[in-house]
Amino acid sequence: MKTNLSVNVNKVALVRNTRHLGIPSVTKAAQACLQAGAHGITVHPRPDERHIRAQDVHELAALMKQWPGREYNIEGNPTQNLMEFVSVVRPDQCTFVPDSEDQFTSDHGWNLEDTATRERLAPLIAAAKASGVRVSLFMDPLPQQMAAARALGADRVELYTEPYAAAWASERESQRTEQLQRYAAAARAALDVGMGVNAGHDLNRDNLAEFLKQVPGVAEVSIGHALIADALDLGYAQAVAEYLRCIEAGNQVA
Ligand SMILES: CC(=O)[C@@H](O)[C@H](O)COP(=O)(O)O
Ligand SMILES: NCC(=O)COP(=O)(O)O
Repeated sequence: MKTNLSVNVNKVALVRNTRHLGIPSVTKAAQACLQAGAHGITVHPRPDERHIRAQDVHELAALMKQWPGREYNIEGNPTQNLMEFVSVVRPDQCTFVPDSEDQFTSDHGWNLEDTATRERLAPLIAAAKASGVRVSLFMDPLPQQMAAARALGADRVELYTEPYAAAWASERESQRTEQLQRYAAAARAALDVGMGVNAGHDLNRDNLAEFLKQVPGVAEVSIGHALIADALDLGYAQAVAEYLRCIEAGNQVA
């Protein structure tokens, strides 16, 4: 499986919003990443517009039209502001994330064991798919919940990878191995019921290749915070090239 890189440009918008000068430009950042070979762009327009604003979402939609074959992924909570963007913009993919409006960052996936959650998500997934938009559910690595995600109509799951990233950073081999086994089991469970597998949150140049070596069938990684931080040092083109090299290393079949 070849893994695609979707660059999340939230943090470019975060810096831009600290002055009324319009720089750094979110669309220029996305253009540079696409020119460097990124397969897609991801945004998470949170309701408080702390970083990505509605205007960014539409300007990036116009940019993506100039890049046929590259994908636009919009993340958010479908019970908040996401569905308006899905129906108007019709991105290639939307990723449903169970964040509250004031949440510091995304830190958990959906709990599909909860009946009310399933009942709330089912029509929203159907509505997005009726608009021709692929639906990915942001999930913890829980193999036992993958069948429920598929039954709701999800096309993919995005595995929330912060626990893996934290284990990697601990440099404790046992923790790294334990987490990788969790994610591999969850990915296999998703693949077994016919869903695609995405992954994201706190992935970086250090932890990415091993994740892709150990976790089967990852179709897309969406990476923002660490890649944009690296781009401050390296520039967008070299940062994207570095992450593409990590993906290539991870996709090597042993
Ligand atoms: C869903 C997820 O893990 C990230 O895509 C999210 O967009 C991060 O949000 P912040 O950039 O606001 O931390
Ligand atoms: N879905 C994950 C994403 O888009 C970016 O997460 P991060 O790399 O900013 O942690």
